[in-house]
Amino acid sequence: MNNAATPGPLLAARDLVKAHGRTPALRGASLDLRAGEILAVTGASGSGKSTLLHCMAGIVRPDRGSVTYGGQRLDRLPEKRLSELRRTDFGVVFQFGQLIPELTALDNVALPLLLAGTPRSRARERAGEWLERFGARGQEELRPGEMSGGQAQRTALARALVTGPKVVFADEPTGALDSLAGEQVMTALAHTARESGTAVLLITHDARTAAYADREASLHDGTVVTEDTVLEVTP
Ligand SMILES: Nc1ncnc2c1ncn2[C@@H]1O[C@H](COP(=O)(O)OP(=O)(O)OP(=O)(O)O)[C@@H](O)[C@H]1O
Repeated sequence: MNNAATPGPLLAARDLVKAHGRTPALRGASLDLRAGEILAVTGASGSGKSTLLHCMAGIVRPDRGSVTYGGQRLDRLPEKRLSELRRTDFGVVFQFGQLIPELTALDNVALPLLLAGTPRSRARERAGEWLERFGARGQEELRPGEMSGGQAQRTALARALVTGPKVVFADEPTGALDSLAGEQVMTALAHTARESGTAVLLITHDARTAAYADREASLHDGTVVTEDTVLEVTP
């Protein structure tokens, strides 16, 4: 399928059209995500960024157009196959971590592994390792209500990456954080994604967050207007 010298995209959206009721959100958006890259998607509020992410992650089906992942048409997969693929290959993190409030940080991160059938002790051990990678050592027993915004997002990132996904979809992961916590979260995400070869589709309003990406695509009124801006890679 892919040629090593000129790899094709891992995930490709083509001519996506999507309306929410009568409100058009995407009007022919196309975007490629390559294996292992961090791609920032920017654009004004309401330009369709979240809708594009939801379509590419198989959370929402487009009205028209295609989403292809590793040669499979995601937009045509039956729901059961789609949710299985989301569980094995994709991780998601949103602006407000969306952790389970009753569970500790450790159990939140262990949960995707337990759902995938990993034995409990092994799942908890791996969850601890991933929290540590995100600089969240010592907060294993905290529940979301006891965490700072940055701690919650680091926990959410550990949960998104613990299963070894091929793609992480991050929708404004630093949107609710102050600039220092935002930088810490982005440094951890970029470092870990690069180390593990995980591709990241990163939605952001913030130029400093976008600067962690390898490429940037900009949306305007539901279409991608610029792509391939090569950004300086943050050390
Ligand atoms: N569930 C929904 N119901 C109705 N309209 C929606 C819904 N979700 C999004 N929209 C509308 O679709 C358009 C695109 O929204 P979307 O959230 O994809 O844009 P965005 O660029 O991510 O915006 P923001 O930066 O404000 O999150 C907007 O006009 C928005 O109001």
